[in-house]
Amino acid sequence: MGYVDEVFESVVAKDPGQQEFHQAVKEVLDSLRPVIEENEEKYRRDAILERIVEPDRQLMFRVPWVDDKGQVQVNRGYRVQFNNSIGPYKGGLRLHPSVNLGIIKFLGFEQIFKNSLTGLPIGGGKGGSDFNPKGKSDREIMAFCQSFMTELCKYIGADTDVPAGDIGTGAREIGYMFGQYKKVRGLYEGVLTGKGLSYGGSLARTEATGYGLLYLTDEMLKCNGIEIKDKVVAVSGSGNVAIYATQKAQELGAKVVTVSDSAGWVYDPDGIDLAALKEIKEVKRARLTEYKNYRPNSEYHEGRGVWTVKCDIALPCATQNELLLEDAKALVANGCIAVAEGANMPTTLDATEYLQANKVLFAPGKAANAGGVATSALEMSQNSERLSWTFEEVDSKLKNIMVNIFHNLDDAAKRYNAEGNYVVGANIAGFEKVVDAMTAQGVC
Ligand SMILES: NC(=O)C1=CN([C@@H]2O[C@H](COP(=O)(O)OP(=O)(O)OC[C@H]3O[C@@H](n4cnc5c(N)ncnc54)[C@H](O)[C@@H]3O)[C@@H](O)[C@H]2O)C=CC1
Ligand SMILES: O=C(O)CCC(=O)C(=O)O
Repeated sequence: MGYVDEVFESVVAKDPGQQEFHQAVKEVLDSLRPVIEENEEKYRRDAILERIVEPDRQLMFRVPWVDDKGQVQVNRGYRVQFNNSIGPYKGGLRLHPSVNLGIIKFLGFEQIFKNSLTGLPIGGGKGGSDFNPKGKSDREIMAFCQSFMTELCKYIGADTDVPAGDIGTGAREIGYMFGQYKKVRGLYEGVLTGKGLSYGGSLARTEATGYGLLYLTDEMLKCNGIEIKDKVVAVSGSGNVAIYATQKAQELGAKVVTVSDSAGWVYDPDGIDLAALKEIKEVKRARLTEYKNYRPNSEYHEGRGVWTVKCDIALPCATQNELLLEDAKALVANGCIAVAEGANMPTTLDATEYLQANKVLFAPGKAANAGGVATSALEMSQNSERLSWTFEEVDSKLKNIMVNIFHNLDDAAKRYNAEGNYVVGANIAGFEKVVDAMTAQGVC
């Protein structure tokens, strides 16, 4: 058995219940085979793969808080500090009832390579809780966030580990967590990103993941001789990433015809009304069933189904494993030319293979959605120099970063005879920098 297979088997044997983590590790290790084969003796001696799949540390803690009825509730909090070879741990906090250690580990593992691809000095980490923010009052959200941070604040800091938002964690939650960090640690520092503009946040961080997704998609299409203008786009999700992906796609002249949430999905043949979407999701925090009140011509469907709509470009922006093999088949049958992942690992391994085998351009999340964390790193820079850059300054840096990411992964794929395979390119390009830093820093 080769080195890659040995390490993968040991990952599965050690933590048999962590399917999402296995999936993320498998995709990366399979892509790295040509690099590993070239350096096998050295990597084996230095146990590079064994070290890269094992987090530096995994924190799990109790989060007690009092609900509006006076009842004490208990959730579980997580922070996985995966790898800090190239910079302080960096990655979001997910608040969703599905959260468990395997999910946080898959997200933290992906983050190592994504953060490396940005070209900025940030290591990989991720955290969160099985707390469900849906239907909670503002006071309950604050109580949870304060309790969560009372424990987490012992392990993070502007130069050690800098969390941020993810599913269920937006500006409101980051604000409550920042306030608690400041109160308990007595430090006013850039310990979180995605902060409000009045207390150290960066302009364009809210838009960054969605905008970055479109900057990378546009570059990928251009390099393949395709214009994005007038293309029909299917988007899934209706949260932060989906909203700003829709906005930038529209600005680039494409027509977005779908959005979704965990209950159902909307098809709007005239193109999604962005103002209506923002009001429903950002202001009212309501369900997409409301969209029809704004756009009588649209359709609302319960359950899943976004990928059955005829489109040129598919942008999965909701959650992991939301684009399955049957969806990939429907997309190909409908003439889809490109899939770019706004979410983390939204496409299953068999669906990815099917899309690639059918010549659909495929941009993996660790490259395509890296604009969010890249802009978080720009927020860290602004915090360090105690300055704020303009929207245009941040947005233009973001665009450059996304264009560079695309060319780096395109070049890496070509170097290893996998031209056009952007999954292989992203994993190799992300890995190369991390392994170089790990090697230089010795066994640690
Ligand atoms: N916010 C950010 O800066 C970044 C987010 N991501 C990823 O993008 C994805 C979306 O994150 P955000 O937009 O920030 O979160 P959000 O909380 O703003 O929105 C999440 C969206 O996904 C939908 N969703 C969640 N679970 C679902 C499920 N089981 N089935 C169907 N729909 C579901 C929700 O209804 C919502 O529309 C996640 O995979 C996240 O990890 C990746 C990079 C950065
Ligand atoms: O901005 C950040 O640090 C977090 C981004 C994130 O969680 C992600 O890239 O998935």
